[in-house]
Amino acid sequence: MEGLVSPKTTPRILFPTLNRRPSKFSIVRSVPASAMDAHRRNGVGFTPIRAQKAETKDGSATISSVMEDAETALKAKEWEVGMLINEVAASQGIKIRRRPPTGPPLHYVGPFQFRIQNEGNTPRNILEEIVWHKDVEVTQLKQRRPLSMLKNALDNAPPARDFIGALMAANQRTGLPALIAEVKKASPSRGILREDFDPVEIARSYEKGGAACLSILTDEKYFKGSFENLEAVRSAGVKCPLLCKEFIVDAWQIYYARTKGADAVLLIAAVLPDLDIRYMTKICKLLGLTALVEVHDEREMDRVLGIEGIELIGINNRNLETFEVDNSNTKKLLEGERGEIIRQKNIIVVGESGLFTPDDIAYVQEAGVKAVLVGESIVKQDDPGKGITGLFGKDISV
Ligand SMILES: O=P(O)(O)OC[C@@H](O)[C@@H](O)c1c[nH]c2ccccc12
Repeated sequence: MEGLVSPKTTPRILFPTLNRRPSKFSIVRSVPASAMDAHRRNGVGFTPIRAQKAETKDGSATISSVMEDAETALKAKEWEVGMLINEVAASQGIKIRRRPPTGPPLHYVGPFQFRIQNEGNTPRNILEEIVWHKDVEVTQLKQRRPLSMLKNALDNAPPARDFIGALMAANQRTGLPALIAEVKKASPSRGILREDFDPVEIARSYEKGGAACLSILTDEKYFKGSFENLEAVRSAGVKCPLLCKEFIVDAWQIYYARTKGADAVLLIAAVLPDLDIRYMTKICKLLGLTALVEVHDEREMDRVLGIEGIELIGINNRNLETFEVDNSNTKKLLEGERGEIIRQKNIIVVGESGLFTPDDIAYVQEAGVKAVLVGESIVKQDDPGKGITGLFGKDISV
């Protein structure tokens, strides 16, 4: 299919083993610094390096060298899996590459220090850039707080609340789509939306204005959000269930979100292959979290409808690759057989992004959504809660 398969980018200087499968992958334990310097000086990025066993003078491997071997092997494996993810994703029509195609992120150590920059490692759009950055960020966070260390925090986290239940109750109470109101300071497409940004104050105002649930952006670099914001809103006693709005590329993030008080997380189908969505949805269930699975086009919708156990689907009117917003996207994806399957499966659909007026709300409601996710149009108002009344054309708090 045109444009769907990631192009085979060939690094200018090849490291032959780098593009092979794990069985053929040479594991390198140590390379003398002088050799590395020589490579840099000569401008050589990759060099075929054979596996070396760290040996003492009498020929036996030391314990620490064995451990380092294991660690390096693990890194190599992680990297290989990353490469495979790109291939699996492309086969499912996913255009977003999860990792730079010609090599692992810079934080990797060992043989990968020889990786050079080349044009294939330039993200093709903003979503890809965010995801690549997230991959590095999560690897670092995870190193500091491995899953085993999150266990206590998980046990002590406030219990997860019923996100879907809150949406259904609000929809039945008002006869309008339930509102997931987004606590959003900025976005790559719109820049800063609100200068005087107090997440707790905004959350309280949304709750007062009739929001059923809240969405808290936690990405720092691109959306100026944070997990502190999520935690602060949760511990301020806001009753609306909370969606952790994050770019999830690793299951670890789901556990982390739960430790910070999330009741739901976002899974983006444009980024995650089916297997990830299946696996992550199961983890969500295990933790009592709701997964909001976001789609943007027919292909993504069809993939997600083929996955068992999906209860909540978001249709994003904004294309995260181009930032184009088109509300008719919601309608298009709910027409015909797809709409039928969604009704049969009792899936709740959320209309996302670019909703500003009562007409916009009526339009997506007519298309079949039971909930909407709104940020910009309400977060910009002096009183965000009153902004909700403007958005719906009536007070939905009563
Ligand atoms: O501010 P808007 O146009 O009302 O959009 C809110 C929300 O839909 C949007 O922030 C969003 C939808 N999906 C995302 C995924 C990542 C980051 C952000 C988003």
